[in-house]
Amino acid sequence: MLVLARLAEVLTMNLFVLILVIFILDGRSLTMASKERIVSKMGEKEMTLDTVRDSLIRQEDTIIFSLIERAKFPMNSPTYQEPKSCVGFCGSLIRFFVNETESLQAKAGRYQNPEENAFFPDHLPPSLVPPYAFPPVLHRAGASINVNNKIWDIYFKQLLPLFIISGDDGNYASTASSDLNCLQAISRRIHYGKFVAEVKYKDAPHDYEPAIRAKDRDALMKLLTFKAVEETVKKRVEKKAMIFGEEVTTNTTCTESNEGNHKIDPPLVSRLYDEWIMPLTKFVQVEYLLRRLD
Ligand SMILES: O=C(O)C(=O)C[C@]1(C(=O)O)C=C[C@@H](O)C=C1
Repeated sequence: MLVLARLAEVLTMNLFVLILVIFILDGRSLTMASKERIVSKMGEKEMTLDTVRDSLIRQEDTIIFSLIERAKFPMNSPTYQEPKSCVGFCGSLIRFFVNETESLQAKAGRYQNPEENAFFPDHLPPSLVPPYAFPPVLHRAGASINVNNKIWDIYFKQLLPLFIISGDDGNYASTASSDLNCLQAISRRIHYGKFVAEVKYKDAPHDYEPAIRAKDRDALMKLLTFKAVEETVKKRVEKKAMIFGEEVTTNTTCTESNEGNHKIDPPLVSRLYDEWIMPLTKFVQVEYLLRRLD
């Protein structure tokens, strides 16, 4: 009798453990299944020319606000000068600032996102955060295109002197910090050309393939250019610069507010898009397409 009771107890216990194991495994597979569903859902939420254009429109706000922030400071040229000797770090303050910030941001996982490209990508530390499964949109061969050298040169040699007044107020670290915000916003926008190109290629591979095989840059440039869209972009960014850079007071209406007194010159923002941002975005698109069949 005692033996039977003991046997029943052991069987009940085993049954309980079995049910528990099934429950845990089932739970885990459910969690994994729902995770996979989310990831594949994101993958399914396919990019279209409209969605990538929406992103470019939203990025305009970031670029314009960052330029307005930089325009708060005068040129502050010591930020950019190469010191005669190393002072705790070697090279200009701006290089030191960008290098160090990128290192920290790399550890925090910034460059795991295929939309982000570092200005000093060599010797960046690995990410310390768990990886996130970004949907694999880009073709592998073109994903690593990085034109930040060009962006760096244009930003410091051509753009800054156009929209920043001369002078020195000693705010060198804040100046470097707002430069980095501008650079990152502009870089993200220009490299977004990879996504634009991918969508355009997927929409019409037969249009692009002959030009890709012939390595015909001019033909590719023609195929991906929409002049009417570019005109709209120029008009819109000028209007945004006007609105975002307006001095807001409580005792004037919008229409009678400080017209002509903007934190950044609106036609200049349009010119910036016309002469540098859109041409470089198109350059990235051509470079990406040239690698699309690799
Ligand atoms: O909207 C597009 O089709 C893009 O490729 C983007 C973009 C731009 O940089 O804003 C570039 C090329 C086109 O001519 C129009 C606009």
